[in-house]
Amino acid sequence: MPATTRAEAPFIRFEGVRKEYADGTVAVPGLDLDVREHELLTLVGPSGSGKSTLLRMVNRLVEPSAGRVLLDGRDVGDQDPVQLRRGIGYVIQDVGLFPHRTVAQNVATVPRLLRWEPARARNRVAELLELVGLDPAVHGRRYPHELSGGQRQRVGVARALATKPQVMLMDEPFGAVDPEGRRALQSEFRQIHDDLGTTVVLVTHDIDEAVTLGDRVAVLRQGGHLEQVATPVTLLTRPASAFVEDFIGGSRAVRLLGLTTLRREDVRPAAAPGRAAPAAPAGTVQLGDRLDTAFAALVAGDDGAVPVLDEHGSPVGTLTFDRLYSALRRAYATEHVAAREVRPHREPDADLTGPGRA
Ligand SMILES: Nc1ncnc2c1ncn2[C@@H]1O[C@H](COP(=O)(O)OP(=O)(O)OP(=O)(O)O)[C@@H](O)[C@H]1O
Repeated sequence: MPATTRAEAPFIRFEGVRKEYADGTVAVPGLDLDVREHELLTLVGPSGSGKSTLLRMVNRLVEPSAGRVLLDGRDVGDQDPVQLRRGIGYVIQDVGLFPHRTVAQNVATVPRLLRWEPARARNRVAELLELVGLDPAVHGRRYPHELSGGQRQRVGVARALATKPQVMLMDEPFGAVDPEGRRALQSEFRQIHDDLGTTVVLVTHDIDEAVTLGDRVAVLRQGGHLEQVATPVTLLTRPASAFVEDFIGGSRAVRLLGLTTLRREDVRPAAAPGRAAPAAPAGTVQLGDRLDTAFAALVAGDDGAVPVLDEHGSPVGTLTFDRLYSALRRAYATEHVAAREVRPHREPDADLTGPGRA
């Protein structure tokens, strides 16, 4: 039974953690950061900003020089590292699959160490491979070199999930995958996370990945200084420092389009709402669509206006460039990210989208 079950209670707490390596490099200068239960927190920053160091202090691959890391209220420094790691999923860029073991054997690594019954392990492996979009009968028997890069990453995720860990640590998990495969993996992983409710800390140097995947985003700069911890929209609309603003770059509005969804109030109402859906729904958008999708539909159309349908497919009005602009302004003003407003979790009262500390 976890000691902390309320969403606002931190599941992982970095308390004054500092890491100075043997050669005198200070990777993390003394940092406080909370990760809430069930949330997906992304750690983003330039190369050498201490992201991996911070992550690896959770599973004791790196020991802090000062401060401590609490996991579910317990200092990880007091726990046996091997036991600790068996309860934490860990996914790294090059996956680290065992080359001479099949995919199924790789995924079953920890269950085997835990001496699960073979049938139980087999069932779990099949379930996990399906979860990450691989066919157990086909891919389970293959060796890692017989898979694509994206498929190998999927196996890495499946392996990390094998024992239903409460925590997943992911270090550039999709870094080696081509951009298209990467987007697919990101959205599938986001779905898996929403379904399982696992607490995830994910390291990336890619700000787009950070804001697309994270419930909150922690931005680090050189020397391991924490610049801002905030929801993606707060980060994009109210960067806390010049560094964050610079790191986000010039495409804040474009990124915000991908995080905001179309609402009824954004639409110019139809004269006679509720009539049958148009014959060509391909040229329409729907309430709840992301604004970048709506923008693409507007651009593809001829007249700067597209019909908008409600969730039942009935027309509710029209979207124009003006209206789209208003919706974007709304996002700036109210920080609404509809895609993240309701998230299925094991705890229905969990509010994970509250403002960060920034
Ligand atoms: N074992 C080590 N010994 C000495 N210095 C190290 C060691 N590991 C990391 N560092 C240094 O600590 C700093 C932070 O490194 P870290 O790998 O945590 O950063 P990062 O943000 O994850 O970088 P990247 O995005 O390039 O992986 C860097 O200056 C790095 O050179």
